[in-house]
Amino acid sequence: MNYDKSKALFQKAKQLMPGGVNSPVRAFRSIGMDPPFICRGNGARIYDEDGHEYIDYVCSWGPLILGHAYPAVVESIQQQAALGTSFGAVTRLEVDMTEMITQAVPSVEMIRMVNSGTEATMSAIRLARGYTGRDKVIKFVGCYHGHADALLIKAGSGAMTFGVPDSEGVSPAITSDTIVTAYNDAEALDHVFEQWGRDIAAVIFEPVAGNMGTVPPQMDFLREIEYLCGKYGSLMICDEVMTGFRVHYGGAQRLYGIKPDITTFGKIIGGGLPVGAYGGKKEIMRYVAPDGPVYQAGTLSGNPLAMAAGLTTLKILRDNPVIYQELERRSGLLESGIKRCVRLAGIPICVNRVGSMICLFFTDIDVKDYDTALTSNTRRYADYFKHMLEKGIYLPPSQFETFFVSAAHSDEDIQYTIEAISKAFNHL
Ligand SMILES: Cc1ncc(COP(=O)(O)O)c(CN[C@@H](CN)CCC(=O)O)c1O
Repeated sequence: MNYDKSKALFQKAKQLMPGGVNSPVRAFRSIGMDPPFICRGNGARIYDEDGHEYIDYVCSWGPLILGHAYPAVVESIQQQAALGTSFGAVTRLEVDMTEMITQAVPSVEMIRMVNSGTEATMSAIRLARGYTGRDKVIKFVGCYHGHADALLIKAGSGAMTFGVPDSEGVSPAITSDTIVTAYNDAEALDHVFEQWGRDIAAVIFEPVAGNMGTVPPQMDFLREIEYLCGKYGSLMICDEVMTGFRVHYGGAQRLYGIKPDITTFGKIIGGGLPVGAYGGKKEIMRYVAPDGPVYQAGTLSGNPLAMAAGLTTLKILRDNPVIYQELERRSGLLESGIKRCVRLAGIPICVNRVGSMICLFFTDIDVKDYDTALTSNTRRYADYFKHMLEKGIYLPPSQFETFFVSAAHSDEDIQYTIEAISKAFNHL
């Protein structure tokens, strides 16, 4: 396939932006090829500068649950833009948006809009520390909550350990307050609380892990988080940036019957525009300025364009529950088709799915946490990715990401994808 225009653009981009990208995963480093430059999307499809068409399973990393350039969403952005793009003042749109989210997610009684998932989780941690007067936070290995210093931490050596920076530039002072332990390991979490319980401000977790590939939660693990937070007076921060309005209109917390103290949102609630939010019990949220002493602000927070796009998206999801039924049916079709191809090809692959969040791990081990995810053969994933791209299927350019089915993916798209997977497996 000819990528001349993308290659020329990438040469120029690499002189202008670190790695030629504005987010590392877009550089396709783990795939070992230059990325195609995308210029247009429509429904389940995206198109690159060299004229190639792809069925898109990245969906902008989750926001586009309705598909690209959904007419009603585009129209709402156009209408709002004609009225003004940003005022830095209170607007009706923010009232409507926060009302929609609080009605959809009962644990969220009050909410603050911000501009990204990172801002949402960073602010939620600051709020938990301000509310509890404690400093330590627990996160889980393999969970990603954006790039705020306190959360850009991976496990150090040993099962229960203070994290080590996931990046240069994160000071040791920050890492000393972040404790990292294994996802889906209730016993390990118990030990952390036994030692640090009264110092723990919060536990932040992905209710379905989507950033080490897709890893469903084990119920005993979720229950243990809830129990220990209650017992020690720590706050349960459910990071629904990816799962919010994705796996259920009420989020993963509705699917698994948990009631967090704080929930973070992003992606879908902005309908493809920059957005984030954090919310929870009024008693806690009233600690946020200007009501309370925990400061947080943002020039474009609650931006009218993002509110308009997000509101239209959420209204469509709220008023058409059949969308989730269809997402489940088609995602199930894709999962069973993939498993059929795996059996026929005799390739060791673990397929994990929650709703329209799916991942193929090239390993013969059941992937239930970061360590088991790491057994995946990333070279094989890269080969698979390239074969699929050649067949017009655009997947996440990393083994450790989730791919998404949107409401725009038709049964024919799913069938074509399964056939492409079958052919790709024959070349591995
Ligand atoms: C559960 C969860 N919490 C927080 C974030 C950070 O959100 P943003 O700051 O990228 O809007 C994310 C961001 N997800 C990644 C996808 N793996 C964004 C893609 C990227 O970094 O380019 C998330 O999945």
